[in-house]
Amino acid sequence: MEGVDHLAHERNRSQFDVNDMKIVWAGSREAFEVSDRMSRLVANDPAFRKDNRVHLTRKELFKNTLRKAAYAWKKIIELKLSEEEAGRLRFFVDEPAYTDLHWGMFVPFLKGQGTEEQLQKWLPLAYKMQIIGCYAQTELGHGSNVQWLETTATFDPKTDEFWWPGGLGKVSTHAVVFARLITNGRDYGVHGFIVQIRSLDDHSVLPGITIGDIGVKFGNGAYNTMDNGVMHFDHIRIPRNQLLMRFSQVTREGKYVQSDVPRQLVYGTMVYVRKTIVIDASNALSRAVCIATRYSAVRRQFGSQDGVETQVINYKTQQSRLFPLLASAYAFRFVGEWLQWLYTDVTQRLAANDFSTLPEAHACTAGLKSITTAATADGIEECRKLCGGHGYLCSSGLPELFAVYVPACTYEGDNVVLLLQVARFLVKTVSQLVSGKKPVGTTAYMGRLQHLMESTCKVQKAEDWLNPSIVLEAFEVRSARMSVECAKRLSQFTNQEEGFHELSPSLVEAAVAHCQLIIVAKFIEKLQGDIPGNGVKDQLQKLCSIYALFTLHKHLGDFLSTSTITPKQASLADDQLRSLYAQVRPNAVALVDAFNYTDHYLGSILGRYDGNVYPNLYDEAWKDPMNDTAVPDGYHEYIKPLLKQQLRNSRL
Ligand SMILES: CCCCCCCCCC/C=C\CCCCCC(=O)SCCNC(=O)CCNC(=O)[C@H](O)C(C)(C)COP(=O)(O)OP(=O)(O)OC[C@H]1O[C@@H](n2cnc3c(N)ncnc32)[C@H](O)[C@@H]1OP(=O)(O)O
Ligand SMILES: Cc1cc2nc3c(=O)[nH]c(=O)nc-3n(C[C@H](O)[C@H](O)[C@H](O)COP(=O)(O)OP(=O)(O)OC[C@H]3O[C@@H](n4cnc5c(N)ncnc54)[C@H](O)[C@@H]3O)c2cc1C
Repeated sequence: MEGVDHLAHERNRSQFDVNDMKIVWAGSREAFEVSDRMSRLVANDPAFRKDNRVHLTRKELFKNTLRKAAYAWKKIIELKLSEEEAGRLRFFVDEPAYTDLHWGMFVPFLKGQGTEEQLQKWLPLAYKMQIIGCYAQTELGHGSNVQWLETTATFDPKTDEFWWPGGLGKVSTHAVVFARLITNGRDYGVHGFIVQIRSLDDHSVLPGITIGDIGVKFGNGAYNTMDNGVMHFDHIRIPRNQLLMRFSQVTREGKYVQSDVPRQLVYGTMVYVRKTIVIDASNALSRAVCIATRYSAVRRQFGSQDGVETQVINYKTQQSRLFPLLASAYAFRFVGEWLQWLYTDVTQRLAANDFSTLPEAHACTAGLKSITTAATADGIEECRKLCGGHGYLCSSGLPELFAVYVPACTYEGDNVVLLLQVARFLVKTVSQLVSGKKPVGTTAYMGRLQHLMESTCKVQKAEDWLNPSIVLEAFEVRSARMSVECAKRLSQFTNQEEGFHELSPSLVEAAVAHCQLIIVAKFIEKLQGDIPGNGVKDQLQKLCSIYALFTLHKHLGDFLSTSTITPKQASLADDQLRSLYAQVRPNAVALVDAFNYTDHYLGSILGRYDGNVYPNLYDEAWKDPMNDTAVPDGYHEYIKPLLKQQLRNSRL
């Protein structure tokens, strides 16, 4: 059986060109080629082996990560890889490491906040990894509330503790440290500073600084490859020019000079990383869905006809749990692509002193980070359940994926805290309508408020739910009505902050509705463009409808309570959804093949490309150190006496 493609039949029955879909998924032919090359490079190099991770102790695990990161860097230099190729190589190594923070936050922070002079000094060092940086913002007592950070940077500093920064615990030589800047007795709020924390000669921690790892985190292996750290400063002195001074400066005399830019630009790295996290959500979800889909096509239970049991993927309940996740993976991919565009656009505008789209960029990155990570974390867990008992084995790849992924709901901004930011943005948009301010970008639909408040859904038969403009309008109506309702209720409070606090659960729901509208709108927009490839667009249209109608089904309470649709129309949406699941069924395996994941990256016996699950599960079990001996260590101390005692008792 070894080597047989158990999924060949599934692949033969698909109705589209999987190679063309691979290009759409990757974003372009060039992006596909880079990804494909890097994933194979990693998969074929035994130095990047990862199937032994679960058996390592924390210290072995961490050292192994250091080895891989150093080896990856050697490869990057030897092969003269471009920045894009290096990023993809690190991605496929698939092991959280200090390099994520160095390249993902420290370098972007320098680029975003440094003056020309500071860039010339620090960037070459960081690019050559002659210094290793982390991002130290969260304190023991404050994470979400950045404004209230207690660390101060003054001529007379006091002591403080950081908590969580990745790469800090054992590796980084430098940190971007966030502290409230105090000069001439005045507090100018939070700013970013570069602080050297370890010696570049022997890696010892510099005087006045105490650093350690914060301890074991959730899950076996998983994010424990990362040295999240605690750091304590005691009267540390740094040169004045290590305040990143692109947007505000402190002169030699201690005078604070603020450029004519919004102070929120100091939060720019968070916007950048949140955007990246949205794209990463589609990676993590697609990976789980790939495993669950292939395994669901291999696994058979009940319903024996001609002596062959039914593939579990043919059960309607399995489809109704799995296919919305498949559709969500594609939806998050495309909204991530759009967010990348939005981010590039806002960056270009900022360079030209146009700050008008900054609130929109903040709201979109915060909101989409929040709902895509929440759905992905839940989705990975659902995929584990979809794989039955075998899904609970580490060799399924799913427990580790869940444990690595789930902190995405917390890091880079707790999801609820971020949704409240979106809610503030929405309430502000609604209140500005009264003064005639025209909403733009993702809130442009609010400009048609009167129509949205009065319109009725046109659906009369199930197929009407395939009409993109009907679907889009339903999402707009639901979102607009929820925001307006919140704004109305808020206006009844004399104290707005108190009202916001009281109504925050409803405000979060309104924010979710707005973000789901963005995802649906961007999927529809993507399909309006040119999508080459035999049958590719047709499949994507089905997935788009599944994403929208499943979301409608899941949040039916919103759609009914806002009178956006009637119960009859809800039932027609369910009919349409069932029909779409049946249409996607023959294409399911090919749709996950389009992610182009190697078996190495998937790290799952259940998700193997060839579907040859059982012999490999069986072989894997025997590799476990527990099976080194038939009689376990501990038998003589703990089992034998017990058995002997029971024997004695039974003779009495
Ligand atoms: C690093 C990896 C990269 C690769 C990622 C992809 C791979 C995935 C694997 C990742 C692996 C590891 C990643 C782990 C990294 C984790 C790192 C961290 O977690 S770093 C710490 C991050 N911390 C946070 O995110 C803190 C969350 N809190 C905040 O962001 C803010 O404080 C807040 C948004 C909650 C603001 O609170 P508030 O006090 O209400 O706001 P302010 O008064 O400060 O501001 C009000 C005003 O400003 C606007 N605003 C707020 N934030 C922004 C912003 N970022 N940009 C623009 N504008 C902003 C806000 O809307 C208000 O506007 P008004 O007009 O005044 O209403
Ligand atoms: C794996 C991991 C890696 C990390 N890496 C880094 C790093 O490299 N650098 C760094 O600086 N930080 C890092 N962090 C810290 C992370 O950014 C913070 O944990 C995160 O911003 C949440 O802040 P908090 O822990 O203070 O949560 P809290 O704010 O204490 O949240 C606790 C609860 O309170 C709720 N809550 C808080 N405020 C409000 C509010 N206003 N309204 C309603 N509910 C509220 C939240 O929803 C949540 O349920 C990391 C965290 C993790 C888990």
